[in-house]
Amino acid sequence: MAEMLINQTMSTTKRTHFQVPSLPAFRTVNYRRNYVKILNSLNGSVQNSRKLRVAYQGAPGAYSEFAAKTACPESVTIPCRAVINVISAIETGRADLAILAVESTMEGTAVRNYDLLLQRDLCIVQEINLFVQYCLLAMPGVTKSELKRVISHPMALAHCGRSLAELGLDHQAVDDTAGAVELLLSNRMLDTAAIASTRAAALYGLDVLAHGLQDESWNVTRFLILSKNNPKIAKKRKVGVKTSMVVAHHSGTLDVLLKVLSTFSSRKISLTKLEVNSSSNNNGPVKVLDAHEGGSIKEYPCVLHVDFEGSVDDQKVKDAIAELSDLPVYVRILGCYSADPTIYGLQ
Ligand SMILES: O=C(O)C(=O)Cc1ccccc1
Repeated sequence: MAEMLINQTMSTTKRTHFQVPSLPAFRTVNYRRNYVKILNSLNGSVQNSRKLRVAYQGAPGAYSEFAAKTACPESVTIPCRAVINVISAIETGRADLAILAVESTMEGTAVRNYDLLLQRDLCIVQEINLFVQYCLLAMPGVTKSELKRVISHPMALAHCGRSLAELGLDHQAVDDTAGAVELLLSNRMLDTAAIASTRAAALYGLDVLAHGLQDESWNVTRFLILSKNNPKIAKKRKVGVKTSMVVAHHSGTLDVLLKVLSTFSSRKISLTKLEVNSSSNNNGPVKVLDAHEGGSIKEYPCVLHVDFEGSVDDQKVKDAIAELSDLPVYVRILGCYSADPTIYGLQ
């Protein structure tokens, strides 16, 4: 099914007329089931409103909003200006869930978003992968030759570096792709284009001047859906479950790395992500909230991000975590959730 969805999306790349993608029911069946589970598990906090509120970064029409709507098909989405506002929406109870883009095939991990996840008492309840294609949008009637600059989310600009160089346009980062479109419209900017989706173009009534702007045709972004509570949704399932954890330590990264590999491989637990995040990468110690010690923030020179197949309720996973805990490391489980093998397309 995943392959079919991708092929469908890839084969439409060169077409000049696009349909705004809706959310076909068959793609959201599993999400609907998960949505109900999340809803039930958060029952206390959801109370009267039976729809979950999902905070995302960006204006309506942002890729994150599409990801939120796909993963939580009956939810109400709450636009937030910056990622920090997304986090505070969930912490203050203005939202039940938050969605964050955490990595892309073209750029790797969005370290700052991951760092925020480590610093807060939040739990991953779902992942969703979105096949992202970018378009060049401009005010109605504007032609490419009239353009001087392009504005968009920093990740979108990074993903389209070669196309932008070919177009010979300056570029400027703004908060999000749909926000860029809003900016064009509200200021009637006739010399500026935005990089965003066809969905944003349709929503705001802009022209699409080019499709498939990303430098690589294979461009998938992974989003995580976060909750303030730990809803124990996926733990009991035996298949299709993934766990994310962080292993923070003060020294001996290589030893910790080897230990993680041997601990998991000896139990035939497949890793889906293994990444070192060290102070030398981001100019400072990595801050991790220590849930054991009254929620204090501790600083570590290095953390390992480890995602693996399986649930924290599996005996072999419990054994692996116990074995790792013998090391002088701090292990925190970030979430145990349904893995998403499907890649959803959005142009
Ligand atoms: O700016 C947006 O639309 C977002 O949702 C953030 C983003 C940007 C580029 C790819 C995926 C998500």
